[in-house]
Amino acid sequence: MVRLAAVLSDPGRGVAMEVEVADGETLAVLGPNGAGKSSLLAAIAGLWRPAEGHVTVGERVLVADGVWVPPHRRSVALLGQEARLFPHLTVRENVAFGPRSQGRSDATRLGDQWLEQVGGSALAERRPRELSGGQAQRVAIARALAVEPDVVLLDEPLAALDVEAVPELRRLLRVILARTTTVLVTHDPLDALSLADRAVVVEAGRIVHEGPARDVLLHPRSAFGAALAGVNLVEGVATGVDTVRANDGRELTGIAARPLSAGAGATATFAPTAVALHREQPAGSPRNVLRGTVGAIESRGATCRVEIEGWIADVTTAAAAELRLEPGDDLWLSIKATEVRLEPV
Ligand SMILES: Nc1ncnc2c1ncn2[C@@H]1O[C@H](COP(=O)(O)OP(=O)(O)OP(=O)(O)O)[C@@H](O)[C@H]1O
Repeated sequence: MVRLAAVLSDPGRGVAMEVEVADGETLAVLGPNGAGKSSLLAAIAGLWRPAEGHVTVGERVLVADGVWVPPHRRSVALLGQEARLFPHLTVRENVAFGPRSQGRSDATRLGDQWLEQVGGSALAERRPRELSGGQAQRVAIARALAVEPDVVLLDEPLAALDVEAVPELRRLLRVILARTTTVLVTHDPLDALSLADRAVVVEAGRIVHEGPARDVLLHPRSAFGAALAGVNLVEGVATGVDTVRANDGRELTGIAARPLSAGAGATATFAPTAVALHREQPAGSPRNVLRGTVGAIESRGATCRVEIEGWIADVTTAAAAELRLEPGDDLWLSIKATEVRLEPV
């Protein structure tokens, strides 16, 4: 069982947090710049020693009073925004490098297997400078996993890629990390929703919210959480190049980075502010016009968060008053197609 536990406290950096990741689980770490996300990863990877704390992976104690296991002996892989492949080695040599350093005689075979898993076999003889950003990151994933680490740390792994490359790599990470104990730092709520089981929000060095990724993102508890997380996620099946039918039957048209294939799994995301509510069927032609029943209404000062059959809408308090919104009301919703982001799963 590879359970990760990290407790760290460092007054100098203003960081004090405690995280636990169960065997095979992925924990997303969200938070504003300077909150302490990278410090957490650095402490686990062995790149920074907090003033106080401990880190354990399964039965192994990596950091404790008088204990400090160096990074290369931790069985912890860290993958960042940049692939950082060895420029003078071929792709195949890059991926086999780790297992070879571990003294494994089957390093090349193992490396080739990982390269195949990430869909990179055709790149084996290339040098890193001959790869696109997405290809390089694929190879970096294979290289990180070829050493069969107990824990994988991902620091914004998709942030530096072209938007077209992101959905495929996200899907690859989801498959490949399904049973690996993983900590994922990300600014993208869709990464957290699609890759993580649980999420923590870090602000000013402290964990301010923790729970199942969906709950943390859909019910934020802080201004940062709300700004970051205000997202509706609809899972379903593509019914055309730019339409998704949700599992509950509602259909949404949006913008897809690449055309969707009908019948394949797809997600739609949109901000709660993209939803407008109406008593009468709206005129004009916003592409997404649906009916829905109002659930909870939460007042947040100038705005109200309205739950409508599993989706959330943020409307101004003035608009809510004008509509005389009450739980149980049947309303029209309109969502501009340009504000709905579609991705293949
Ligand atoms: N090498 C360092 N030496 C001293 N202080 C540091 C160092 N790196 C970060 N800090 C400080 O530690 C705190 C947490 O920073 P950290 O880099 O962990 O945040 P972060 O959440 O990863 O931010 P970002 O999203 O900008 O990467 C900040 O106050 C930062 O200034």
